[in-house]
Amino acid sequence: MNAQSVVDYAVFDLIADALTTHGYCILPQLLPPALTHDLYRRVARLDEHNDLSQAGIGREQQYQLNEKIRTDETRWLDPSNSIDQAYLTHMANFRLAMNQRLFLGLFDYESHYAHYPSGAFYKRHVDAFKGESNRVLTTVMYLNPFWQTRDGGQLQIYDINNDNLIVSVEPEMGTFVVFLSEQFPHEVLPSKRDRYSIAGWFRVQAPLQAPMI
Ligand SMILES: O=C(O)CCC(=O)C(=O)O
Ligand SMILES: [Fe+2]
Repeated sequence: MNAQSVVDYAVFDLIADALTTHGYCILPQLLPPALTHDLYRRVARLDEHNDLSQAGIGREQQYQLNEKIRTDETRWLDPSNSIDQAYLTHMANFRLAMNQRLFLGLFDYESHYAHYPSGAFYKRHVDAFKGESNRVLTTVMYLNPFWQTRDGGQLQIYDINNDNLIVSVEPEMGTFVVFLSEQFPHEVLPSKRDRYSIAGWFRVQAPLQAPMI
């Protein structure tokens, strides 16, 4: 085992422990800084070229509803892009590491870039409802150099049992958040400057339909 993989193992142990004990984990840095920087440049360029689109856009009525809840713009990662693929490779290692330690049976990972323009928000929600979704773990990777508290855009994570605020996360470059998708209502406070991130979900395979008797 080389020095880097010893470090990775220690970090994966720490994350698995935090998920078991608290259900969430916040790390100031998970990925190599050079990759974080490449991801930042890639999402900033996608934004510059208008290659992100209104999140959850659907039929007119649905769109209006969405607009009250979230006003970010997103784009799914593209495995044929080398930078996206580098991120997805890290997440594949993460998935295997969590499966080994926590027996979660995570099967795949879906993720999108997100851009919150100035004024954008995502109201309080849960990413998965018990028994209704195959999303098990939510991840968010932030891509914003020099974020200041006055810039807003904090991720607020709440206690599902009593609505208390558990933690407020600054979306600072390199910060990585992971939490149990069904367990934590959360919201993105209105951002006062462009806010970039990658949101992702580890999923289990959809249960087989019950056999007809
Ligand atoms: O960007 C964040 O901090 C969280 C985004 C989020 O909650 C989501 O996309 O479901
Ligand atoms: Fe969410």
